[in-house]
Amino acid sequence: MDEDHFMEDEEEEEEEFDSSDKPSLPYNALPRSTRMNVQRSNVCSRAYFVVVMVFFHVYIINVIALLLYVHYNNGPGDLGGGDVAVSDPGNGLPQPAPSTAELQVEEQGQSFSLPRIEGIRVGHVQWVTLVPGRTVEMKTLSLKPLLFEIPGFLSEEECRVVVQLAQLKGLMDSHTTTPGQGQESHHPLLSLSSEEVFSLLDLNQDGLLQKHEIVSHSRSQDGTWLSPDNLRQILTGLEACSTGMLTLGDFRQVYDVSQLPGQQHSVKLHSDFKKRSKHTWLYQGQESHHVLQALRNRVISLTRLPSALVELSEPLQVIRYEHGDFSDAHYDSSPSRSETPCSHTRLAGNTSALTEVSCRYLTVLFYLSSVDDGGETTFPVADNRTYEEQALVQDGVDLTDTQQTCDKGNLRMKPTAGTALLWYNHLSDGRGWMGELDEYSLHGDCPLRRGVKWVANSWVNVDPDHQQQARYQRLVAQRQQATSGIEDHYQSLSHSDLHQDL
Ligand SMILES: O=C(O)CCC(=O)C(=O)O
Ligand SMILES: [Fe+2]
Repeated sequence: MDEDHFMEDEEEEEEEFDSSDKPSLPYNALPRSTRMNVQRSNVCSRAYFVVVMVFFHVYIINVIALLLYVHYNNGPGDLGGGDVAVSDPGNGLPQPAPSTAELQVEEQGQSFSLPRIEGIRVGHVQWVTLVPGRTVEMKTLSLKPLLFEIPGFLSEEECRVVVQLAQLKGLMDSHTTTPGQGQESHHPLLSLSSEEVFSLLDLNQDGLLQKHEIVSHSRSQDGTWLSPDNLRQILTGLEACSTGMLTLGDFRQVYDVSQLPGQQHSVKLHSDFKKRSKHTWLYQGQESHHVLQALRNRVISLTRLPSALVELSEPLQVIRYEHGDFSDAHYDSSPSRSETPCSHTRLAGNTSALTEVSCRYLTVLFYLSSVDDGGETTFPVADNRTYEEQALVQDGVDLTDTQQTCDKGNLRMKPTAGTALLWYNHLSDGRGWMGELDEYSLHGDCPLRRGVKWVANSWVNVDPDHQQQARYQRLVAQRQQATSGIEDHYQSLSHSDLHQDL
């Protein structure tokens, strides 16, 4: 396993100027005094000065460009420093949580910014006070993705309570896609012919496919019916038809193309994704167990995000792994695409959208039990110099297949009860909001070899479209005023699909 972490090297070129230029006339042809004049005028000539100044300016511009690059890749909080959650050892306590006034301004959509913790460098340790009188260490594990380890985030007692609450609630099989084990596939239609799919979509059986038929049949919570890429391909084909309808022949052309490998984003990651575990969801709102509320408040303190964002995010997902359980490498969030709305804000936007995706700015993973053998969380490409999806599968070695290649990942974390990992699934957009999916945030879970592993995912949902996020928060606030309790809003607005099992 390559555990090396490396920073980007900046190559600097030294410019050398040859000050020993010779006059073009033969040396011996000139009297001594003339020779001296020629040499001095070469060194101090206007042209020489201009060249030096040009190189000097280019150098300065390079330095400024480098600083801007670093600034925008780490988010605007990095240079300003005022928004970061933590302080270096000896620098005192972290900044207080954002005030209510700041949050209201954000909710009105006038000022949006997402604080981002600075990583500084791999191994860098910062201190963070999560509750008064309890300061814990936060260590940078990688810069790509921006990943931190916080030992002692939960006490032993808190781990026990969360596990017991999950058991009390009851756990269900996680959505898995192991072909041949009778489990649901992410592409249940792959075994159907294009004629069969056409017929299924053709609601009125008139032999023609209209847009509303594709849309109404294909909408799904998790994209398992038709993948977003399939849909895009089919709709693009439809739009290219002057009649606005697809015959079976037209459909065959677009559908068959959409099934080809390479036509789908991350085809490997989608089609072969495997996972085995059990999970449940624990609501963390006002009426919930005080430990769950405390953990949510701690996530607010740790991330420095506006509390409204964290409070309107998904419930806590608790997962139990038994012997042999695992999860292939995956992303917790989705690529930011304007045509695919986020699940958490869907009611505040265009509900005729085809599919919806999870938009999770960051993940805070709690280890609720320690594990001796297996069960590590792996980040196979953490701090790689480059990310190339094709390179994940090379020479028969598939880095996303954690059952086979867990030991080949760049970074593996052994579960220790009470430790939390925090990583950003998205980059900054350079303007203080959430940007593109960070491809280096790919991670998985190695097969468990001994004991039982318990973890919990605390995901913070953010819409890459900050106006959509603002609309959603305004809508929640309005409903909150109109009804008596916040629980109703959660049930009606926020992750109702996830709450159904609560
Ligand atoms: O259990 C782990 O170590 C990772 C879990 C995970 O990545 C997930 O549930 O999304
Ligand atoms: Fe994950």
